[in-house]
Amino acid sequence: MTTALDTLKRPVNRLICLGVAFAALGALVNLVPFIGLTELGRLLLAGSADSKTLWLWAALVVIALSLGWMASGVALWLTHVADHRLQSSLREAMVRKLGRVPLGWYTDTTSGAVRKVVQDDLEDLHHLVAHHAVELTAAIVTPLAGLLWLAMLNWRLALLAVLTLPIYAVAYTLMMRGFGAKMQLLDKSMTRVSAAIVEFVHGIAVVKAFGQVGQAHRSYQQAVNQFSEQYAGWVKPLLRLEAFSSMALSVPVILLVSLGVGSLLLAHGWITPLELFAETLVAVVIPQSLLVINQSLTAQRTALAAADRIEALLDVEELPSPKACVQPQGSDIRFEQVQFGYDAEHLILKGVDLHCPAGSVTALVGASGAGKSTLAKLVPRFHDVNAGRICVGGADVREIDPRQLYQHVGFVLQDAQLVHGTVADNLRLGRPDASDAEVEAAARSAQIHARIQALPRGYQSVIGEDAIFSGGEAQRVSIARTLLADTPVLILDEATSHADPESEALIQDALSALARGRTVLVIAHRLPSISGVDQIVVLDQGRVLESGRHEHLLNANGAYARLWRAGTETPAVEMSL
Ligand SMILES: Nc1ncnc2c1ncn2[C@@H]1O[C@H](COP(=O)(O)OP(=O)(O)OP(=O)(O)O)[C@@H](O)[C@H]1O
Repeated sequence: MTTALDTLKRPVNRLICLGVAFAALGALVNLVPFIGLTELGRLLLAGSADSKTLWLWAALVVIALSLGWMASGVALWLTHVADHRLQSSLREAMVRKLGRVPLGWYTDTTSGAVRKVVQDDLEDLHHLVAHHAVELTAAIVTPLAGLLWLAMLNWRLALLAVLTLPIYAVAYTLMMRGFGAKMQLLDKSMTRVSAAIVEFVHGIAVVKAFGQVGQAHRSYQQAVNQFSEQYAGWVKPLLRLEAFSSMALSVPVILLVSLGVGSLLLAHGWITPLELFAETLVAVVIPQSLLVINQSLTAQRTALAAADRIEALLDVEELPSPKACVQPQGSDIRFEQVQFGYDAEHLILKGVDLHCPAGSVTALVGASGAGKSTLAKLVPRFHDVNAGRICVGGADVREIDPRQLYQHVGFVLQDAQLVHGTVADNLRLGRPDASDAEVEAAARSAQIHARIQALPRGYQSVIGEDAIFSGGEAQRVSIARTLLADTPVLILDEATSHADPESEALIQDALSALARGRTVLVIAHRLPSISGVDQIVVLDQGRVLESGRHEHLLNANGAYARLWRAGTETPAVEMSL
């Protein structure tokens, strides 16, 4: 069966195979010093060899050692080149993919998963590609070739070299019994501990305010105690076995067995002292090899899971690109019988018809969950409609080149996203060639210039380092960025619900500057702020219930009038869009 890993590794398989060949060669050459030392011993014991022959064998041992190291070095170099190529092609493929998936694919969960793939999974893959094959090959070839050599000298030697292995094998099998189920149990307990920590830290303010620190702390304590008990219950008997199996593979025990049992064989005349010397050389290599094999197989399991996640990311469906691109002519937005659902069974929008004339401001209002954000986000293709179509400047958004669509349609969402970099870089995202004066003018209009100037390095301050913005300030930076990008169509998710009154007033001023002269579709959460707009559209369960100007809708005494009466009970700051 072809695994995700096989598919990913295919382009660099030849390099890895070459690396494995060098690793096998290095492992075989590494055996030559054993043979050389044994031969030297034989010559010295016989006392017949001339010094030239002795020096030749000694030189062979040194040369073989050097060649062995070189071959292992070349093997690792080849697999590191393979890994480097694979990583860079995977990173490129990921960046390409991330640029082509629909914007709506990005959520907190997917962002976390992407971070894991890019940071951790690629690193796990590095071990597998750059080290696993080479180290595993050496760990298998060296002892096997050694045992073969011993068997050729005297079959009893090969048996003597692996005499302690059955003890290790039995202890290891006992240790691994029920390993999967026990790990699952421990994982669950660990998850409970993590959840208790998160719960405790998350709600610390409330917990403290209500004087319940002891209570919250107790649930964490219980989770930790349960984990400790389970862990101790599993590990205690395991430790005895672990000690037993490690002992069977420890060099002193191997030497003791080799020399003890070897002496008996010597006494019976079944082996010679020199053969016993050769056996000891090979026997002490075996534990290290087994350790490497064990570690390598564990790393392989981790890497296989990482490869699955990498492949899953590379398989995410992309936003279909248009075959022949259409240019938008103008900046009106038209929704025609738009239907959309996040999954096939549940339609969120059930046939929306709506026209936002060029240069006008349309506000979407309605109960929470009515589909306002969903409808607005379909314009910049966060998702594509299931049926119907959305046109900007007369062109179906699916037929506009995505780059041109983003030059035409800007958006400011509630959750202002600032990227790592300077404040100026953040402002220039939509227009990299904007001059300093233009950047500053946009920041002034968005009511954020003074705040940026107060930062230690002004516009050159770095987000998250010396530029820490509050939610409202980040929102104004994002408005300035959109102002600078100067798109004729704007989607605004009114984000003033969590801001304090002063910040809210500043955001409203910034939004008013942004809206001037553009076609704006604003998702309004607070009705008083949009009473002056050109068109108000009431959405209800994915359908347009009514639309018109504020006074007209109030007079109609329908859904909007009810929302207005309910909403105006809380004071608000007027927004003059
Ligand atoms: N990414 C998503 N995946 C699945 N369902 C979603 C997603 N985003 C929104 N929904 C669902 O779609 C429906 C409409 O949500 P939407 O956010 O468009 O409503 P809204 O009118 O903007 O609400 P609010 O005023 O609370 O923001 C809701 O039932 C919501 O749970």
